[in-house]
Amino acid sequence: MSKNSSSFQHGKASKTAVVLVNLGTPEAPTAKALRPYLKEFLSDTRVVEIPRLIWWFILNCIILPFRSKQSAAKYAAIWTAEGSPLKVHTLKQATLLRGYLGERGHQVDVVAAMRYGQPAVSDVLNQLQKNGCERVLILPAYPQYSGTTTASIFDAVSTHYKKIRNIPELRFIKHYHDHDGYILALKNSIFKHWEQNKRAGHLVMSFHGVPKRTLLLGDPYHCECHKTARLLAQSLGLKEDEYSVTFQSRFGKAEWLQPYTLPSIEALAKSGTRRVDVICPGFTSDCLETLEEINIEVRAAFMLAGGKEFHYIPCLNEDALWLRALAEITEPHLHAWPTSFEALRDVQQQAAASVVWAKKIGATQ
Ligand SMILES: C=CC1=C(C)c2cc3[nH]c(cc4nc(cc5[nH]c(cc1n2)c(C)c5CCC(=O)O)C(CCC(=O)O)=C4C)c(C)c3C=C
Ligand SMILES: [Fe+2]
Ligand SMILES: [Fe+2]
Repeated sequence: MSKNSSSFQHGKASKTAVVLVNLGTPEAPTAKALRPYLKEFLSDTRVVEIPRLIWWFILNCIILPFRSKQSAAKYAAIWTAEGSPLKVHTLKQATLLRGYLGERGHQVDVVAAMRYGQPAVSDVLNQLQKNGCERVLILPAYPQYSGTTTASIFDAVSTHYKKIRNIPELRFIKHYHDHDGYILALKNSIFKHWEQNKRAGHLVMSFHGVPKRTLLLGDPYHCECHKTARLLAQSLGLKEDEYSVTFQSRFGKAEWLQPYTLPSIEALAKSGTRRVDVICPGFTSDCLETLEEINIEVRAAFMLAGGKEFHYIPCLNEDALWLRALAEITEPHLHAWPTSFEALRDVQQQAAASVVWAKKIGATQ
């Protein structure tokens, strides 16, 4: 534990912050930048559960040298002037969420952090502490809970606070896969797409995959993806044969959740489906997995298999209904914390009183 980690000061009014944590992304679309990012990501025991010694060898001798180059080329295809789409969207969402919570009467700081890469969870939490933040609400950017993602954020947060003497009050949002506002924002984005492009024959809802073993060991991710899909299909009035739920981004040789997105979409084309619309409801920001894997690779496979029209429906990103939903998701977790104007005035008055009292009892800080 750090010997002098306390940021406590008499007379400093304590603050509340929401930390929107997303997966993370490399600093540049180059093999050099991919290597440390992939190393950090793929060394996480929540992500890869293979025994450490064997995995150390596979990761360092096979995966990092080859995948860093391959993935860099894919990132280069989606990189923007502002940077990696995932980071750009997540940072904007944090800024906007602060405004949406402000409109609902909450004076809270909202910052973005990344589980892997920058801005690192630990750096962000340190900075909040320096700013006098005494209450922290962690909001993972994943609607569906998975041990591989959500729990890994929890690990990063608890590892950080292991070194800290004076820890803040902490809260953690587990999931919001069935939240009405989230489903409504998805429904609205599909309706908008259909308004502009007419309605499609078949809607594919593609979620990031995880190893099938995690489902058998009790990870609720698979069920949460299916619940999101069912609620979304109900809200759109879709019949069972008008949509599919698939899983993408398989990594390695083991079986992952099925059906896989690419072969499913190829099969649709081969069986005569002329047009597919694809949405990725588990991704709240566009990223490599949506812009490259779906909108470039899967699109090409569909067309090659005889499909005629491939429509990718973007992630929620900075959509207004989505940000309203995020504020609604966050708000109940702020309950009983002093975030309103009146409550903050009380906190400031108490802080001022504590200075007077500290002088009386001879406290130094
Ligand atoms: C190795 C196993 C992986 C598991 C398990 C996994 C789960 C998982 N991932 C996301 C969301 C994202 N993953 C992204 C990229 C990405 N994912 C893996 C591997 C696993 N993911 C790798 C190696 C990569 C890096 C790129 C590559 O080399 O393929 C991204 C995109 C990041 C970006 O910068 O744009 C997201 C988002 C979820 C939701 C999930 C489990 C539910
Ligand atoms: Fe992933
Ligand atoms: Fe299930």
